[in-house]
Amino acid sequence: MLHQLYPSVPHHYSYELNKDMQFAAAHYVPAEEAGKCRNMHGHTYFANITIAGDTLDSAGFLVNFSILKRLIHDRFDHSVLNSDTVSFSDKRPDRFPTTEVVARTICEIVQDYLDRTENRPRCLQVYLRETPTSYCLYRPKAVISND
Ligand SMILES: Nc1nc2c(c(=O)[nH]1)N=C([C@H](O)[C@H](O)COP(=O)(O)OP(=O)(O)OP(=O)(O)O)CN2
Ligand SMILES: [Zn+2]
Repeated sequence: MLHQLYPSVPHHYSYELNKDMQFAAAHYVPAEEAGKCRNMHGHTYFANITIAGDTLDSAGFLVNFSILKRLIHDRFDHSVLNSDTVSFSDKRPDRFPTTEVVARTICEIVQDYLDRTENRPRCLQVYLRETPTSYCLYRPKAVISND
């Protein structure tokens, strides 16, 4: 069972859910500054995805936990991140598969799905641990609504 502590995100939504998952993936960071990380190597990534909203769907879910696993774990587990050219690129630093970019990409994939649901909850935070000593938190900018 996965139990990790991670910072919580302040918000005013009534419901918040969190999904933990792990995936094994290989990557390299194609930048001079990355040193040894320019070489292909692998991690068992740990991700925590935080989703919040005020409205549940017709199943009584904010979002089905199993869909989150399918969107992220099933896509990236046992993959080479650099080979996923839909999400990553070796040419643009903002799309190198660093911890920061992978965390943001997870958030974008999840939000893209949530935007097409009836209750449209929001992905507020992705916590992504790459090694026992390194992790990143990604929080998208709040969307200002006129509703
Ligand atoms: N800001 C970032 N810095 C680094 C990233 C990154 O994604 N964002 N990535 C790497 C490497 O890919 C590496 O996987 C992780 O590096 P690091 O934490 O330095 O790993 P170590 O095991 O060597 O660290 P210890 O301090 O010895 O535990 C590098 N930097
Ligand atoms: Zn790495």
